[in-house]
Amino acid sequence: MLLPPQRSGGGGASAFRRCRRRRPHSGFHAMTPIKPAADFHPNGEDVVLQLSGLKKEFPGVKALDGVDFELRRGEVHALLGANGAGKSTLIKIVAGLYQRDGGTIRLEGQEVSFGSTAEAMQAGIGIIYQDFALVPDLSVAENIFLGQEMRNSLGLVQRAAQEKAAQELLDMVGANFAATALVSSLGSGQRQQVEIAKALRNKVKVLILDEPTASLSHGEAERLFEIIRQLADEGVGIIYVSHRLEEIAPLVDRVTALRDGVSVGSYPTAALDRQKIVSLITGSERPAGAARPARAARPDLPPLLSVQGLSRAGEFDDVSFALHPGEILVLTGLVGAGRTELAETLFGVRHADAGKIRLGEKIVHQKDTRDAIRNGIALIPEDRRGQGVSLMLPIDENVALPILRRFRGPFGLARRRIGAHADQLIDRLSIRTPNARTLAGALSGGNQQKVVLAKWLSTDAQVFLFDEPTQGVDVGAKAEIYALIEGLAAAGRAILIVSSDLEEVLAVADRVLAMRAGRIVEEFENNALPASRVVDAITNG
Ligand SMILES: Nc1ncnc2c1ncn2[C@@H]1O[C@H](COP(=O)(O)OP(=O)(O)OP(=O)(O)O)[C@@H](O)[C@H]1O
Repeated sequence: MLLPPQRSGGGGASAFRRCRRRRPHSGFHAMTPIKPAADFHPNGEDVVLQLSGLKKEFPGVKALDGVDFELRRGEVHALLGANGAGKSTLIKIVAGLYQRDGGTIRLEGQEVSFGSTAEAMQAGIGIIYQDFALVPDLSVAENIFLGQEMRNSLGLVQRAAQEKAAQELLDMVGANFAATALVSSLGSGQRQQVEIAKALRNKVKVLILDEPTASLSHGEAERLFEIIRQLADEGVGIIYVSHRLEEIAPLVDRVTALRDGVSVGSYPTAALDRQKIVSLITGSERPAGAARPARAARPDLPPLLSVQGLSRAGEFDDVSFALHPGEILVLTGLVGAGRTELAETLFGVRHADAGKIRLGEKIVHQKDTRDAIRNGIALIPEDRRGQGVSLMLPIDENVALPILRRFRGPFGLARRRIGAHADQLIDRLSIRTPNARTLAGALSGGNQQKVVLAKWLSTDAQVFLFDEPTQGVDVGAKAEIYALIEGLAAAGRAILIVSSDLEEVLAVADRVLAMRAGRIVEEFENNALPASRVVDAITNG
């Protein structure tokens, strides 16, 4: 049992648990027609959270335009939608971070209005964002009780009691680290467990997870799913936001899709197949990673990029490979395998201790990223907010940054041409924005990511390094991004993609390098490569 007895109490929850149907699906239910969840009639017992006519407007954007949404006790409910559909806005309103402009929120039948995240938390709403809100230099226990410290009558923090209580919470989520550990010493999966433990500290009725597997390894994601299922069995209602459609069938009971700030319906997962889910999200039956075009790889031509014996202490060791014109090479592996570090070394962010990097025939020693850009390399980074996009600049300036020279004229920068260039990219990548002058910081996460892609696509780079290019991107945009990458390959560019998304690896790679603990452990040609072989290569010692 995950929740302490007093937390799971209440006739409603246990009564529900007795009659709860366990999710039977282990794969997508093919060919089942879409139909709304007609078997469900809210009686107030089952429904833990009910949103009616929820509205929220930002300057120039109706982020939510009258959304109805209902979460039952003990269900895992996926909230799906294209980038910019309004998912984050909805969950931020429920969590008290944003105030709604209209509509009502009922928690266990009572109308509520949260003036702050603290109020929402007190009422039993837990939320776990993608970017964890933990203080690295504090211990796990201090983080769990941050702002709600246990104090004695003199007002002093009771460290020992806090650590004991924190340890109990950690045990509930099956954590394998101590409450006294510093958060800075933990990996992504462990930090997420701290966040969940923190949510459990209060009597959580609704737990919201925003793209929780984005930075988790395969094993960590499996462990998270177990925790989610156990919490649901305890009666907690779970709202699960994800762009990873393969997670839906094994985990989720019901699905609600948002499109342009309105709900397009709620359905039991068993009534949906993948195609239907895609059509709910995008409005058309457009599969992700459409049929691969004719292969563009030219292994007969000399490589554009080759590395030999590249090593950097503690990160990667003796890495060698060659990348040919028109080739899409995917570097896959678990989080921590050294892939991002390797890509950053190729881009001059870090420096190798040993080994050689060749661009064409020439051995290069890149002092910094400016050197790399001059040498014709582009890196589309994993950490977009930190490295990829300037949130305080508008879209048009962001996408013009790497090629500003092209827009310099006798009278300074040609603003109109910068705008036209941005409009073209906004159109090509379907970036959802009021216009090209909108600040990148006002876009949804997925749309910010498209801005980063747009920025680098217009450069003259010959070698493109993509680090998790479709993380946080919706299924429709994924297909567009794959088409763009394939277009670059068809134009003779060489592409190296770092990806943990197995579906993506199999959809786009010509060749796959599996990396484990800093070393390339296997190389595959991707013609009908079974997924299980890749998983074996990256996980087995
Ligand atoms: N703080 C803000 N200021 C201005 N506009 C915003 C703000 N937050 C969101 N928006 C806009 O509201 C709309 C909905 O955004 P939201 O972040 O809710 O989408 P989302 O479905 O979570 O997308 P993603 O999958 O890309 O994260 C978008 O058009 C976005 O640009």
